[in-house]
Amino acid sequence: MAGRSATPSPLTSSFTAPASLSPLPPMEAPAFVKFPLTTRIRSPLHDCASPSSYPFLPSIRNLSFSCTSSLISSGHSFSHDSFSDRSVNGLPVSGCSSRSFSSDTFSYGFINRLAVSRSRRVYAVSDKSPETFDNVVLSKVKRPLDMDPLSLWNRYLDWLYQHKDLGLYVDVSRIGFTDEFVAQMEPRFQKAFKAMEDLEAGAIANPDEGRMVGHYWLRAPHLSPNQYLQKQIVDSLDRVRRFAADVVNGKIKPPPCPAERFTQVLSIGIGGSALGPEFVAEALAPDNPPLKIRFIDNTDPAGIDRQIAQLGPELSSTLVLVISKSGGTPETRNGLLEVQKAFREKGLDFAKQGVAVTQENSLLDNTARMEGWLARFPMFDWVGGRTSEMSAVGLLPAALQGINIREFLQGAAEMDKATRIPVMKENPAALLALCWYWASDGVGSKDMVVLPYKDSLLLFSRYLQQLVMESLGKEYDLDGNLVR
Ligand SMILES: O=P(O)(O)OC[C@H]1O[C@](O)(CO)[C@@H](O)[C@@H]1O
Repeated sequence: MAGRSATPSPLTSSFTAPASLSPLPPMEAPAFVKFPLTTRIRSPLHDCASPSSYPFLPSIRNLSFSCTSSLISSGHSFSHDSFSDRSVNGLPVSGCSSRSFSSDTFSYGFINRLAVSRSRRVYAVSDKSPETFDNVVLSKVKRPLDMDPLSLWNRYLDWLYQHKDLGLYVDVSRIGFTDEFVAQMEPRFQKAFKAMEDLEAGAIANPDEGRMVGHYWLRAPHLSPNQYLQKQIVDSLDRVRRFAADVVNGKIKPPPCPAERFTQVLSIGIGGSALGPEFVAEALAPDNPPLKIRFIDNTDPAGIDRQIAQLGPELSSTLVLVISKSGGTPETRNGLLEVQKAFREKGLDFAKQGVAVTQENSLLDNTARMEGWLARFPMFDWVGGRTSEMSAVGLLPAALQGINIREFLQGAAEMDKATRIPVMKENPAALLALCWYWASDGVGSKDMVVLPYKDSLLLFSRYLQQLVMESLGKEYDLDGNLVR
């Protein structure tokens, strides 16, 4: 150590720490120190282990590099040993795992970031302006995937996920995450698994609104945290089944009309109150459903008129579902008003054909009750709109189209079981999260593209987009920190 620190490093000579770096922010935090791209270093391991290189870093516990593969050129190779027993400013340096560097070769290269890890959070400090990042993965050296056929085959065998009952295969072998990255992510996944367990046990997951999040109880009511919720779910499901069966069998009829039974469903709702039912109709409805479904999911007057015009005389045998969790969404209300107007113009009584799916006592619920609509079904406050597909929101339209909702719920429950397994390799959701995190550097640096090659899954991408967008597109994290 002493010998090395005595040698002036190229890094020290070309980089002067800005005043803003001294001292580091007073928090348990790793730091990224961005070096100018022109900073040339001979040996990153050598240099980082030299306290004289980093006089501005007062106390370092772990230290690791983050550099892009394009910055690495081949030449020397560095082993774990030559690095792990170093210390900086008297503190051990251990943030770089052996495989990150032992298999890589470094020679002359340009390194633009040095990550100094002191805890989960990462502070990026540049010589220009200090920035802060959360969840940036440390010591992630992105190198090209080894394309040797045998290595690829072994990686495929090693990582292939299959669930025969669900007919699900997940092949992540072409995503280039490294073993170090997986190891690094493991504690985070364990934390996430635990958080999910708490969530499913009824923890308040939405501190802003003091709400539980329990859409998985819809397909496994026995898991709901109390008997009251369990009964709510079972009763609602029962009512959906009976109502749909009565409509399909003609026991519940439209007001006198030529068809003598309901032939069409018109669903009015947007976002989470539309995309699930639309996706499921496209993916699972039989070729000739007992009732055909169409959607008004936008406030575009031309689109609304088109749906009404296409119904033509069948408006008299159309069951209108108005779906809105809040019961006050303007787009949905606009659609409703237009449809009610069309009913009036044809001398039809909307109330006899209208069904509301909404939270109890919402504006929509009260309107439907006061006007005596045909039926009302509940939306629970602990089910988010975007995940409401297995509530009356999705089940009612599905059942009206002749989709077997019992099997539908069973399939979802089975998938829930698979995604509860607290082992990354055995959990398809965790595997996909791992890949996504790796590919987008943990900060969404890339866009996700979903290519459904099956026609019936066309709307999967839209559904998923809303799910991701409304789940992750938050301004603050759960600790109230601004999310960048
Ligand atoms: O079901 P509601 O309350 O009418 O809201 C419709 C949709 O609007 C949003 O609030 C925003 O798009 C979604 O979250 C929700 O699913």
